Amino acid sequence: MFPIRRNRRLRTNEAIRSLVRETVITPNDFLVPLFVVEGKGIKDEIPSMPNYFRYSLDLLENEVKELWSLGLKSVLLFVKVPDNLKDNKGTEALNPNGLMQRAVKTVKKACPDMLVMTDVALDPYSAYGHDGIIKNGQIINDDTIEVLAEMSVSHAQAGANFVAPSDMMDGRILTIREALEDENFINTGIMSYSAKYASAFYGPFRDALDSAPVDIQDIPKDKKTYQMDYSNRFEAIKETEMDIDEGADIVMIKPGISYLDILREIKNEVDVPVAVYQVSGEYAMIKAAAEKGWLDHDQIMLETTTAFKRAGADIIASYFAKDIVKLIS
Ligand SMILES: NCC(=O)CCC(=O)O
Ligand SMILES: [Mg+2]
Repeated sequence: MFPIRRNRRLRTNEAIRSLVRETVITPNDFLVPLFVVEGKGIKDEIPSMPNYFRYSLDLLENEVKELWSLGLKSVLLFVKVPDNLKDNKGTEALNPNGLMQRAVKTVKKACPDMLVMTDVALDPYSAYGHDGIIKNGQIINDDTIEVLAEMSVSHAQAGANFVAPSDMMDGRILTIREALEDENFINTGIMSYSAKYASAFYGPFRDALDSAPVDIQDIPKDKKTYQMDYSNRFEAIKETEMDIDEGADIVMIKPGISYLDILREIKNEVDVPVAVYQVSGEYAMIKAAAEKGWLDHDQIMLETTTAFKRAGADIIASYFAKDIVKLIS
């Protein structure tokens, strides 16, 4: 075929490259994770996540208004729960006036059209830093999902548009869906973390929320009995298909950059939107290398997030969302 077909013709200059570009990221692709704390006037930088902050509710208001003005229309809320409110049953998670419930209302008041998703899992509320109730050193699946269902209803009552169960207990999507239907929250969606791997990339996040598993005898030191083994691929498809059958509206793969194969495979298999989470460790890695001057921060940010979309992500949860949108618009 050469020289009739010279592939480099389509790369000659930026005009032709942009004309034939297959994947373009836009503000519509992003879901912005936000960390919320008690208090007033708090904008607290997370040490292992440079330029990412925990906000008290008063400052959360300004932050979501800014996101909205940048064209970012969806947020995913996480709360840092004071230690004295943590126990083994997620009691505080069900408090109608809890931090999450107030955070949802705060966002909705500041930006009524902002799509609000809430993290549903016990770890921020757990005295042991686990996503489930513990008995005799075991994470008890079926008791845990009952609490997750009540928590989901509580978030829906506060005004959440979507609940996002991130725990990886079996059967929680069906239990949550049924609870929402019973309470007539028929339009409250579920974004399921359907293929969430037991990953070392979550380290900085656990600093942000102080939610790492505690080091106490008889308490599991890691989350490997519920989050997935990173060696597995077929299991991710099984988990995701089951969550869709149970009622998930959106499915999620997590982490992102080390799991692009899983993302593409799931995108090819399923007929619901697929999200990916570029997690805290991915963010921290890029920030650290950029601080040292070893990587170009903005270029890496664009390359990684474009890779997620190219691999099949319809939605990208990323701590870079605001920076990217500023860069591309
Ligand atoms: N449910 C959220 C996480 O487990 C961690 C996210 C992150 O590391 O950014
Ligand atoms: Mg599952």
